Amino acid sequence: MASVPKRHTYSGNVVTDRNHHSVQKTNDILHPIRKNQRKHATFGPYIVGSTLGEGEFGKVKLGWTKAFSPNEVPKQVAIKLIRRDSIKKDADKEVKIYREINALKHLTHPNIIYLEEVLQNSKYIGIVLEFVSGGEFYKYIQRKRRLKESSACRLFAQLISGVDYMHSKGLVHRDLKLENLLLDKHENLVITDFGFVNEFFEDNELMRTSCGSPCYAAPELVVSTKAYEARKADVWSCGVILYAMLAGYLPWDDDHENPTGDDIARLYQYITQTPLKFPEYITPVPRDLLRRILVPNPRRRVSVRAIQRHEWLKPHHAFLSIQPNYWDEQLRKERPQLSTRGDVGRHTTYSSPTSPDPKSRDRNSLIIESTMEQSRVSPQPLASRSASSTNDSSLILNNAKMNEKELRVVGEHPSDSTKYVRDIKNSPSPIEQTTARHSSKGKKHTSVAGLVTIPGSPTTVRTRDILSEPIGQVSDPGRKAFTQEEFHRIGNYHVPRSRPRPTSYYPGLSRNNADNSLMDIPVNKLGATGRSSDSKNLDRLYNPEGKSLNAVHDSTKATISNNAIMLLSEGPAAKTSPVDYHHAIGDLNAVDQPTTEAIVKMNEDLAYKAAESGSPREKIDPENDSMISTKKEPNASTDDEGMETQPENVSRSSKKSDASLNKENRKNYDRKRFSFMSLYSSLNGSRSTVESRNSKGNSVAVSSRNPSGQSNKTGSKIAQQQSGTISDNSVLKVPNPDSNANDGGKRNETTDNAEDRNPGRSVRASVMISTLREDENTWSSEGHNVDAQTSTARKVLNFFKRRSMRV
Ligand SMILES: Nc1ncnc2c1ncn2[C@@H]1O[C@H](COP(=O)(O)OP(=O)(O)OP(=O)(O)O)[C@@H](O)[C@H]1O
Repeated sequence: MASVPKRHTYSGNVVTDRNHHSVQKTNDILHPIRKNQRKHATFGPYIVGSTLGEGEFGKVKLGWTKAFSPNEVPKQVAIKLIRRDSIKKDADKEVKIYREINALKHLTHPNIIYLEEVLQNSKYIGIVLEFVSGGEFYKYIQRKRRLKESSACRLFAQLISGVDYMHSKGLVHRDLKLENLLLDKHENLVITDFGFVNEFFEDNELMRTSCGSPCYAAPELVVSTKAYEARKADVWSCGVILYAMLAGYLPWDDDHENPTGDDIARLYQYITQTPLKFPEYITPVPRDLLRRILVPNPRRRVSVRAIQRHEWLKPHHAFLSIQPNYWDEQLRKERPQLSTRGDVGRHTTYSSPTSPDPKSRDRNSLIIESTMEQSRVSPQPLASRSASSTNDSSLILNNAKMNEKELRVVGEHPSDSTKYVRDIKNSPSPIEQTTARHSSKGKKHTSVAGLVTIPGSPTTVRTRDILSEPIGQVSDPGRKAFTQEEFHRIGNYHVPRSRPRPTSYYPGLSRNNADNSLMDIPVNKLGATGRSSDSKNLDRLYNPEGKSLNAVHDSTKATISNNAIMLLSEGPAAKTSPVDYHHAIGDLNAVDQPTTEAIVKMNEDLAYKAAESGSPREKIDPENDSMISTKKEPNASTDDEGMETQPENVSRSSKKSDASLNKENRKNYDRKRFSFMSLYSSLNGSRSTVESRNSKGNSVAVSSRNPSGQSNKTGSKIAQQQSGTISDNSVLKVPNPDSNANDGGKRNETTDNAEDRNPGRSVRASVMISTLREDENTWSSEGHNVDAQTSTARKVLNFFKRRSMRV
């Protein structure tokens, strides 16, 4: 019997069979190759996709490598695109960018964002980072309202491990906050945004530049003009983060006189005078840790090492006991070009050949010293350089007039290419040994899930690029080398990640369809072999001497070629009709919109209180961090006299106040500068009662603010005290955080009482966060325009996610 031919029906542009299964899009039938004709923007070797986020420097885009064979899995990256012309106008921005790049180059830790490489073309500098797919940490807390203790403990241990590692490298982050933490797909913490990173030196680790976001900045940064102990400032920020994890809101956000925290001096007065309060659901042991961290007096604040030994982190002691050297070992495996220079630490690798005097190192020594103006000349051609001259930065200048098209990377090295190919088979690391047994389907995985369990610890460590290629196919010498001559790798290294991290994403599954025109790029199946490294390419990019930092920097400035963002010229998507260039680059060109610039200017404006201090440095005694227990900290004695201060300066750019910005804009911005606080107050301003749940799950009616605006008795009392003293923001009596007014013991006593007096406050704040859950359109307030308020809250939140003000 003749089979009945399948009937196909047409509905819309989709052809379905009789079971209504989609068979093929009609567009594909009518235009079979159109799918491949999509225009895709590329940046160097990466196809550029949707926008992952936006920061001070511009957009961060999802990118992935082009597949060279059907079995290849594109590697995903996050590309921070910075317009070069925006850097020229803003020296501070430039400094931040180079700080970030230079710091990240030397940090390899599972909880610190991994720098893949840095590329530039004539228009953009692209900082290529590993793609972290789990989203932003603050959103994660919002979704959960607050974290369970065990979860907070694990994530805090990871944060501390990362911070300890960077401190061991002589680097301080100085801008640790929820917004600068991401989660990977296994919900491991990843520290990002190293724009404020700086070096400290053992012999003198004091710093002067105040930075960070107000809510997370240690009091000594704000209320003292003295130099501060940099690592202790990071510790404070970690404490605020831990508090937010456990409580679901930030500490000290209940000053009704300053509900949005607009008045930074007042905010810090409040912080230094008001005992730390806890919601009832935070148990005694983490409270004890928080009390040791959130101590305004930096001398009495615990150190990172002491935190690691705290009882609360006991379950993760094994993980925390891993020494930074261990992570360096990983670094040496993954970035052999650095290890050949010996210590991966800062001093040898960051110091510039142009400043041989070690005493000349300054706070900006992370920035590669160079004669920037000098270097703004045409770039050197690769072809003209011999191997021996690789490190001679002067050649860059000498060869400046050569053909730009011949430009390649700076700092390449002709030898040692094989060092880039990490032979897992021959040199398994402990982690790899631990996880090698998880191999499957002929491929050697160090861990199926990309996680490694630390023996004796519930902590799992995320692995980096550990998914290995099939043995025997580690590299593919026949593969076409990276030939995008127009792109220049900034930095004397290139770390091709031959083993892409197993990930849940591939382009066809992007969540961000709306912003991604590249969704239909043909890609290979997940689980297939990763892209092999190109040993020639590696060879070309390698500079083991590491002496060309100057040259690198010069090249950063100098290698300005004329090419713009390129369109995909190879691979399946190349079989296209002529591409619409503007369509392809449109999204990238939108990086610096006027709105963004206006906000940046407002940001600068807001630093109006800044004043550079010239007071002498204070010698701070080494702390005693040996004692860690859950006992209460004894009351501290006064270490310093109280002093009259202005907020320490904040940045020189504060003088760049733009008169063209109207007051209204500034006011709006002021109002919104604290992500949580502003949100909290904006919500509180419009609702009176919120139905919520307390920690036991009972539904409770929570008063957000009473009519007089007082959130609790303690806050009210202090506010009354303060109200008489604060008349002028510029000259304000702020208690020295070094004084004992707020020290541990006293704080402890008032803390719980205060909390008891106002048990609903913490719940209320946590409610605030919970109402922002993205998937919830409503919150149970009474008689309000719920949609409008939620959307305002979300807007504010998004705004602050992007633009947390820095002092
Ligand atoms: N490696 C990454 N993986 C995934 N998403 C990322 C990554 N890096 C950044 N993002 C996203 O892009 C956003 C902006 O990134 P980031 O904060 O690093 O930019 P920035 O310009 O340094 O911002 P900031 O204003 O904080 O200095 C982040 O909030 C995050 O959502």
